[in-house]
Amino acid sequence: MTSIEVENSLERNSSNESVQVIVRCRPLSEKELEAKCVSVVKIYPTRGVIEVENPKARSENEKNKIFTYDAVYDENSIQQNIYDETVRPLVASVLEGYNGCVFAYGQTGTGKTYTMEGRAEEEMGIVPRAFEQIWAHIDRTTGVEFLVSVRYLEIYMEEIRDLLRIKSTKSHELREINGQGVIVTNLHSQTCQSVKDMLRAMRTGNNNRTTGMTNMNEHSSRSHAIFQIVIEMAAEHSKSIKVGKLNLVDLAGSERQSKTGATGDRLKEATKINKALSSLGNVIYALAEHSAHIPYRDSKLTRLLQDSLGGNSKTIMIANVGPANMNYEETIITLRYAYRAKSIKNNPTLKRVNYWACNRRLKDLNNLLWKKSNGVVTTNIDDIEVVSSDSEDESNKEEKEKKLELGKMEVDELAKKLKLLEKQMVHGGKNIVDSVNENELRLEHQRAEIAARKKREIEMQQKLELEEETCSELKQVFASLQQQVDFKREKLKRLNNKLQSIRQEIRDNHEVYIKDRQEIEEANDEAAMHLRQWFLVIDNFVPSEERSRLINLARIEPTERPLAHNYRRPISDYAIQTCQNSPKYRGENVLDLKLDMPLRTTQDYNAPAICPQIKSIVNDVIRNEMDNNHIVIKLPAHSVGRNSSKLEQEGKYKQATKVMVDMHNYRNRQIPKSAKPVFP
Ligand SMILES: Nc1ncnc2c1ncn2[C@@H]1O[C@H](COP(=O)(O)OP(=O)(O)OP(=O)(O)O)[C@@H](O)[C@H]1O
Repeated sequence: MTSIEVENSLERNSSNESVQVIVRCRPLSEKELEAKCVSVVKIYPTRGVIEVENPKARSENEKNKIFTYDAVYDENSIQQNIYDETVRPLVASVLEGYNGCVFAYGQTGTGKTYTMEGRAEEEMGIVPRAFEQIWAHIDRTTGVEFLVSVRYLEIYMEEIRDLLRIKSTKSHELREINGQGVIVTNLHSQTCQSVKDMLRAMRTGNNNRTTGMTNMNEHSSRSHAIFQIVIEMAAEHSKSIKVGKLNLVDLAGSERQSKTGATGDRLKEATKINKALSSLGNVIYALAEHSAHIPYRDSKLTRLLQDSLGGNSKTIMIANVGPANMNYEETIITLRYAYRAKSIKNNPTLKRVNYWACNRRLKDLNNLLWKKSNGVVTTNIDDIEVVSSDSEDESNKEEKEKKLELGKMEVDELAKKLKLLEKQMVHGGKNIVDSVNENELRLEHQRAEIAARKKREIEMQQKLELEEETCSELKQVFASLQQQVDFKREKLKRLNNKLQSIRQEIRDNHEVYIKDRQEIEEANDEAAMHLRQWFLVIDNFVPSEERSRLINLARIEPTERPLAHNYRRPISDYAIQTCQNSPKYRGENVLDLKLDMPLRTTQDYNAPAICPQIKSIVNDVIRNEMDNNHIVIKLPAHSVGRNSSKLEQEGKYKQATKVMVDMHNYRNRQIPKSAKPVFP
């Protein structure tokens, strides 16, 4: 019953589950205390909240950053609580046949190794506690056979090394196998029968793991380490076995060269570590964003964690942070990664394989061997086929004997393996009657209950906070809405008053308008009457050719002239003045209007007649148009001044005027402002 055989036929039972993210903050280190660093991290364990204060904040907005996770642990948290509250349920799932993964992520020196491996007995980390849980479960489970094996590998400088067979020269490649996910070739699998066996394997691996000293950590892990536990469980009366796989991952820490002071090999390691971690970050990002392409193939680390991130595993990410102000940026980066990982959804799968399928192959081979050794004719079973015939020649016989021999060897080997496996298999329920174990079990149950209750409390607290937030948001919205309503009501009132006054104004205006209209109509009627009178006068006294002009010039005199000595007295200024000098107009209201001569006559339009003298002037002007930006207008002796009267006498006044006008326009248009006309 090897794991390869086991995974040949899978029975799946899956559901969607988010990656669980917890944050752990270690205390200020001695070095940090010496450097007078202060803590900028505040942890609220009951709310699952971590608050980080930006030491370089310029505004209130930048000051505090708050993140919420499934659970948070401060510097006083103890290993036991972290394990019981977060990892214990996951290991319990692995013992039911699920895949599980716990990985520690964070800046160098923040306590990843401390969290995973721990220190002394009471400060044991997650890995040894998981061993204890597994074996405690095996010890009290009756009627089930367990086969527990471990593997331990590290990825150092992008190379996979078997930490349980460090001297092995075999190369380790990554291979994706259908139904098994990504596996590492030639990796030693060590079967364990107790906690001690597992601890031994862990210590062997730890001793072989690459560590180094940096400014940030005396024992800095220079590689990513994966401790894998495979538990195969076969119930007595069940025809299938369950397989649970647990990956416990201690990643190397992200680091800045300026802080670690890494040079030479340390620097090369750091470059590879950071590269792999950034690939991990990209995978987390892509999964969180539900990208179509997840870049698992960018590094060996991400390929090995493929099942744990977005795959068929239950996963816990432990983000380790330091509290010091000098590590503020690194802390925020870790928290952001962790926050993103929260939205990754996995599809944990319960694995069952047909138990009898494992043994049947062995039985078949045994049968085959028996039949062959007894010369019984058989048909095709696996790749060994014997056909009994009288005509077979010697060489054929030899070949078949060889095959038979090989088959025998294979069966022997498998039988040996089976015996070994049977030996390595542990029958559960060894210590079930032990009262100490019973107490332990009870204690474990209680711890699990407390952990579950705490988890529920955090969840409820977070829900409550969320609801409170929404409530206060609603309240705020409501308050602002109320304010808006009040404001608008006021505005409406004001507008209503305004509307009333405007309506009143409109009414008033309408009345005024009607009045005005009536007055205008009356005035209009009166004017029309006067006009008719004037038309009567014009028709009777004004010659028809002057009528239109006179009408324009005529002054309407609506008032009746008073009578004096039977004469009408003049009332216009002109008549009054004129009457004083010329008695013949006295009493008459007649205007002495001089006719204005029109500027043009129709003759001008037809053929503008310009007298020859004027023409020559114009020609002169055009000819002497430009002279160094001056227009020189040379007027001949018979210039306009002298000739205009002459032209006038000749009845050419209008033409002369026109020419002068043209010249004037010409000057206005063409001569620059600075230019001066030069007259001879
Ligand atoms: N919660 C804690 N309580 C007390 N000491 C701690 C805690 N976490 C870490 N430490 C101490 O801090 C030091 C660094 O821890 P650790 O080696 O686990 O860091 P790391 O994250 O694994 O570092 P690297 O990535 O460099 O391997 C160790 O001396 C460890 O004992």
